[in-house]
Amino acid sequence: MTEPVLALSGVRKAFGALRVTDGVDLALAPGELHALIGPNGAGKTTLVHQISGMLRPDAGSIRFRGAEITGFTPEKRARAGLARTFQITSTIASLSVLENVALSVQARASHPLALFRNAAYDEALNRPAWAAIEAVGLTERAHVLAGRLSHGEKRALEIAMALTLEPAAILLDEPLAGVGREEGERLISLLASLKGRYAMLLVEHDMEAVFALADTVSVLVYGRVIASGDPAMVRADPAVREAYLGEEG
Ligand SMILES: Nc1ncnc2c1ncn2[C@@H]1O[C@H](COP(=O)(O)OP(=O)(O)OP(=O)(O)O)[C@@H](O)[C@H]1O
Repeated sequence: MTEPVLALSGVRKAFGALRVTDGVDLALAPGELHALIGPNGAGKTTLVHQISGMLRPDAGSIRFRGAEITGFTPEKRARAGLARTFQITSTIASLSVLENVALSVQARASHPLALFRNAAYDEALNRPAWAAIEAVGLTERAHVLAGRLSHGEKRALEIAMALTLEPAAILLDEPLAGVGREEGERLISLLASLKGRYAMLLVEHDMEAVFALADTVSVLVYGRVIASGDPAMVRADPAVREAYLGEEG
């Protein structure tokens, strides 16, 4: 079996007496889109915070590209190629799409770009910025101020900023929340186009999107993974239907 890019083992976190993640094992294969679903309060956000480094687990291990990262800061995880959209990346409303993405290329560059001459400097920032913008379908909107983008376009911009990390894995925390149907469909196509190239862990309430996109679905209920597997298998699992999908009608 291929070595997972991200592997969680026995991850636990409690707030007081409340065990919010109760021994979670999870493996994200290279290029896989793995959806994490579960009812409200199941512990999804808390788990994502532990993966991104915003919260320290009480116990368990998180390995990324074969190395233990449980004690790493979010910045160190990001530099290692573990990108997280929506919380870590923040767009600057008064800058254009291109400027926002170029800034994130600059922030993440490991070599001292500032020492380059101007033209080379711009070129070194702009080339990867344009590539990321094109990958998310915002080429035509590159000179529009981020503050003027629609919700869906803003999400696409945040994904472009994550791509500048050249990530091995991307954590996507509810990318469709607050986005209308038409734009949601565009975002789903965008995520589908990134599948295979990037491993993605997707936390999402939109079941239609989850079942359209995911290679693997894991279901978290009261901090435990009650089922994990291909979407059809998970959808048919009686425990999942009872705990989660039944809620959706
Ligand atoms: N910092 C905290 N202190 C105390 N309790 C917390 C804290 N963060 C989360 N919780 C509790 O942990 C439980 C899980 O919350 P979490 O936000 O991880 O769930 P979720 O699955 O992401 O929910 P949703 O789908 O509604 O976003 C909830 O009962 C929540 O109230």
